[in-house]
Amino acid sequence: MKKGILLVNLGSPESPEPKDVKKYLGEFLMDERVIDIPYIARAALVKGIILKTRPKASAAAYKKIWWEEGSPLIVLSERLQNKIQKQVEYPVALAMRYGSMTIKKGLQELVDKGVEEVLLFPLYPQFAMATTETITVLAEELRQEFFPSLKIESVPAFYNKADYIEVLSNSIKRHLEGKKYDHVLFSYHGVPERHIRKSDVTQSHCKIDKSCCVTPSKAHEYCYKHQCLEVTRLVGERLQFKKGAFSTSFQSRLGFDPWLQPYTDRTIERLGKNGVENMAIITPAFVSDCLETLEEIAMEGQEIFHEMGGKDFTTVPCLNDDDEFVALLSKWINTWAESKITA
Ligand SMILES: C=CC1=C(C)c2cc3[nH]c(cc4nc(cc5[nH]c(cc1n2)c(C)c5CCC(=O)O)C(CCC(=O)O)=C4C)c(C)c3C=C
Ligand SMILES: [Fe+2]
Ligand SMILES: [Fe+2]
Repeated sequence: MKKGILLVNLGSPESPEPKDVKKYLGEFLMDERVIDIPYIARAALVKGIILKTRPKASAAAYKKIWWEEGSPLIVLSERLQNKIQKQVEYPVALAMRYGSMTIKKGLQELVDKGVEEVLLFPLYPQFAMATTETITVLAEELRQEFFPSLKIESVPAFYNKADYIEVLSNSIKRHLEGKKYDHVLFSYHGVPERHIRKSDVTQSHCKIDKSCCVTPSKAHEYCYKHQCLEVTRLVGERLQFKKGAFSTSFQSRLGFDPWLQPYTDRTIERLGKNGVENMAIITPAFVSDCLETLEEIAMEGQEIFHEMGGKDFTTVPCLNDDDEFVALLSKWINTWAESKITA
């Protein structure tokens, strides 16, 4: 069977203009796995409230980070795809969950090349209902409707794979060399606490308290919070960060429901207030730099830190198209393809 790979990232608006941002946010936030409330309430909230004000503010933020070639998230994902393609003999396509580079087009591109078996690769190290799950569910729906004879297999969350932690740690080490920092903050995209409970396969483990995520459980295969805390722990251990000199926080909350805590903005504020002079920040929930890293962290986060009297604020780039990361993903892809040949 001819094999192919479909890398999938989140997506970005077509341009940083309010009308394109509105279209993108409309599609994104109407996803029932992103804003997980009944359709009528979701439509009232998204179309009646959020889309009336947010597109203008978000467009202004996108304008600050937009590149000549387009959205950083898309450009960086394309660079990753192109580099992987050089190390893999199977066709590697790229799609976005939202926007014009659809998963349907990505699957079609592979099918047009004769592909019969696809490795679906969500570009997220940790599982979340709003990221990995929405991709795999949509891909299966598309397969059933449009590509019934296609075989699709998905790459699960890879947050604790030893070779991923090694590559991530090496990149962090390289970027921190020669930098001043008294504290390293691992900031992950947040999700509403409700999402964690919904993804709990045991229906009883996740209490979003201080202990559940460090108490072994089957639930952790799908617990975003556990998976984020594990990345921090494993990288901290590997880089021998001192206890108390590194921590985890969650960014980008939206709305009034409780999201995973502590919140990144308040953590940066507290670190500054408590006398941390120099800090570094790492964003391991994102494979590619994007609005949330380049604007919310590198610009807004830095401003908060400086307002609190902080000095050096070092942001470590995402893995993007880092050579070791490219080699790692290519190795995983080749291993998958070879296992199919010998199976
Ligand atoms: C209920 C709302 C949201 C959930 C849940 C959510 C989860 C989630 N998102 C990412 C990754 C990214 N999110 C990005 C932007 C973004 N996210 C939300 C809302 C939720 N995300 C909004 C409204 C936006 C748009 C920007 C804004 O208006 O603030 C991006 C950046 C995209 C880009 O074009 O650069 C990424 C990447 C993860 C990993 C995640 C759950 C774990
Ligand atoms: Fe998001
Ligand atoms: Fe947990």
